[in-house]
Amino acid sequence: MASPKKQLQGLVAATITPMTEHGEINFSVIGQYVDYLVEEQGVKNIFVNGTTGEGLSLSVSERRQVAEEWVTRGRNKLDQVVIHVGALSLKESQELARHAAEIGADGIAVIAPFFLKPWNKDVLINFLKEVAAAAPALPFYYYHIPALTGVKIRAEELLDGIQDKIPTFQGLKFSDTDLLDFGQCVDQNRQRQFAFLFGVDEQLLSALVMGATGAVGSTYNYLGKETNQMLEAFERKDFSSALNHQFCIQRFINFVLKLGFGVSQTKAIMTLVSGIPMGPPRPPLQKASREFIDDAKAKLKSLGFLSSTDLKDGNLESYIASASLSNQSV
Ligand SMILES: CC(=O)N[C@@H]([C@@H](O)[C@H](O)[C@H](O)CO)[C@@H](O)CC(=O)C(=O)O
Repeated sequence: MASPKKQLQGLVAATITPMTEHGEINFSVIGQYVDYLVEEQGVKNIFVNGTTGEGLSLSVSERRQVAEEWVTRGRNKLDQVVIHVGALSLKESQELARHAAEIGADGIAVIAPFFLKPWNKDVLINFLKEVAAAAPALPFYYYHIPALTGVKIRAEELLDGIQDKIPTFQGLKFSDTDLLDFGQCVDQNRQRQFAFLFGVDEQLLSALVMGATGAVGSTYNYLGKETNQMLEAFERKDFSSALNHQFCIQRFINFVLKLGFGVSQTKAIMTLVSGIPMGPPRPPLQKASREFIDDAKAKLKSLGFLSSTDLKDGNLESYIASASLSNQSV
């Protein structure tokens, strides 16, 4: 069985793929982005080419280059780099899995194929097994995100006996709000050393109670520090403080969700908070609107997530200048 250096735990930032205003990948800022996550947010694990990273909107060649850049820039700085290699084509997924192994990634993750869909657990496991076998030395994570894939097979069912089929199986990235399913994944696999990574940032505290060993999410790019404070409070059993942190994070997420929140908005918020230009999303997504950015900025400030001195308006102005202003969110 593949064994990672240590179990993947704590916060894992679902990285954004920075792009130029012309829609090409902006590799030049990835080194700076690594330093920002480690030094400013205290986040030392990353999940590359996932939902937030627009992995499914990139070509295979781009995905390979992005993965390589993160691994190279993260060397001796990050603890673990997990590459999402899911694709509709098994061949492409296997190619990406092999590539992740070649470049020295710490693990791979795969979503369920979402066009011609697996119709039951065995069919899904069979697909995952074929991908995992292309990187037999790499820990394998199943990325459960039914709202986006439309594949509703319960994770609890999938995990039942999975290591017999996929010996490298190392854990689950659970991006769903069904805490019964999540809790049962943990409960039924207590004797195994799986990583249970929760993916709904606004509900993380509840998942910690259920036994989550870590979390993968978009907001850890810019709310990593606050979320780490919640993890620390939970660890020292200061549940009242942990709850206060979760509620504060919820206030922000609740606010942006109501405005329309997705990858485009994440790119805008990260540009604002970090000062690193994330650029536009790739079509069909469109840039966040100026109105969204102004409202999000005011909210971040009022919640104490952003001081006036932190504001990186220079970058934001260039972000906005080229925006085809749209309220669309995905
Ligand atoms: C649907 C979605 O994008 N969910 C995010 C969350 O971090 C989400 O942005 C957050 O909980 C706010 O709702 C992550 O689960 C996605 C993720 O980890 C990824 O980019 O692969």
